[in-house]
Amino acid sequence: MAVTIKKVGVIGSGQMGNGIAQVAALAGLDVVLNDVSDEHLKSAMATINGHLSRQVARQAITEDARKKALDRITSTETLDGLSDCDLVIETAVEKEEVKRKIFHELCAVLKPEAIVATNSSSISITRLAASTDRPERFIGIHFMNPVPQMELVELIRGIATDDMTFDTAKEFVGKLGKQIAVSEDFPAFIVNRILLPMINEAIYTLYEGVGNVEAIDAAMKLGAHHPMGPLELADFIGLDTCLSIMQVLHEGLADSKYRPCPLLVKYVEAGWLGRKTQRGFYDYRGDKPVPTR
Ligand SMILES: CC(=O)CC(=O)SCCNC(=O)CCNC(=O)[C@H](O)C(C)(C)COP(=O)(O)OP(=O)(O)OC[C@H]1O[C@@H](n2cnc3c(N)ncnc32)[C@H](O)[C@@H]1OP(=O)(O)O
Ligand SMILES: NC(=O)C1=CN([C@@H]2O[C@H](COP(=O)(O)OP(=O)(O)OC[C@H]3O[C@@H](n4cnc5c(N)ncnc54)[C@H](OP(=O)(O)O)[C@@H]3O)[C@@H](O)[C@H]2O)C=CC1
Repeated sequence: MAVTIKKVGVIGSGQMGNGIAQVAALAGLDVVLNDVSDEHLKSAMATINGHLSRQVARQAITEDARKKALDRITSTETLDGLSDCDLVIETAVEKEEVKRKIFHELCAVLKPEAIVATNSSSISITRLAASTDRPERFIGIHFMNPVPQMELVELIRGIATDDMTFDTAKEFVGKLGKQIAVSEDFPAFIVNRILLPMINEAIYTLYEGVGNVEAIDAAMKLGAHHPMGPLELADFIGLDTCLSIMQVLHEGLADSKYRPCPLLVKYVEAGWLGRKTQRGFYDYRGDKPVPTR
């Protein structure tokens, strides 16, 4: 039987964390947002306010709803601040060791009946659950980017996840107005198992000189009706996240078809991570994006 979630903790206030905080607060839940620095938290609150204000401007929500949603979000730099949450969703970087450390520290302070979830794009839910004190109350709740716009959330059970946790997560996602797709716990789940090899192939297409950035993106936007070209989408997701997902697929499925493109590795090594660092397959520092190849 599902338990009703009233207070949600979100760890990591980057593009996914701030989006999840926004939709949860708009749905009437109390939200505690955590990150490693006050600067990150202030920036996340400004982003959320910006998105909510746009929604007010186009009359999707009222000014009162914007204010109430913002009032429902508090922020904290320590995991202690999440101790009384009913559900905590981890949305920090896509690095297993970072996530494991967070879960270890979180579980020491979190009330025992609380559910712990990860927004991981690719990492084994069963393995992450094993780093907690509550594998039966652990689940993958995988939102899509940009969270406020995308209808889908993948739900992934680990081997030990119990029915109460699954039902609670399903009810929570429904309350946010989103649809679920249930995925088995295999590397990168459903969406990224299909999407990321396509993006990686687009980067190989660039690497091998089949087309330049503009041609590849135009080809897929105009020729396959994708809303964004694959390289534009890679920049949007974050090239560090794309690389981490490909590494999980490559290692987890032991198939050379998932080998991350060396050009993707090079961009990440340069610190050109896409929109979040202002440079990736496009340079975003000017008035409009300029291809970097
Ligand atoms: C990596 C993973 O683990 C899984 C993933 O998420 S994979 C990525 C999945 N996402 C996609 O494939 C996204 C593909 N792109 C799209 O669907 C569209 O380009 C888009 C929805 C992002 C933008 O649509 P658009 O019509 O071109 O842009 P635009 O009209 O400017 O924006 C539409 C809405 O999206 C919002 N939006 C755009 N970018 C946003 C962002 N980064 N964050 C939040 N909201 C955003 C805008 O605010 C706007 O909302 P309002 O109508 O409320 O003002
Ligand atoms: N980007 C996407 O399209 C999607 C991403 N995801 C997944 O969501 C997660 C987050 O991705 P995304 O939001 O794009 O990443 P971002 O890099 O935008 O945000 C991650 C945030 O977490 C912070 N952080 C790092 N370590 C910690 C920690 N120990 N405690 C608290 N906060 C921490 C980061 O700070 P700092 O920058 O200082 O490291 C940053 O503010 C990843 O697991 C990713 O795979 C899921 C769906 C889609």
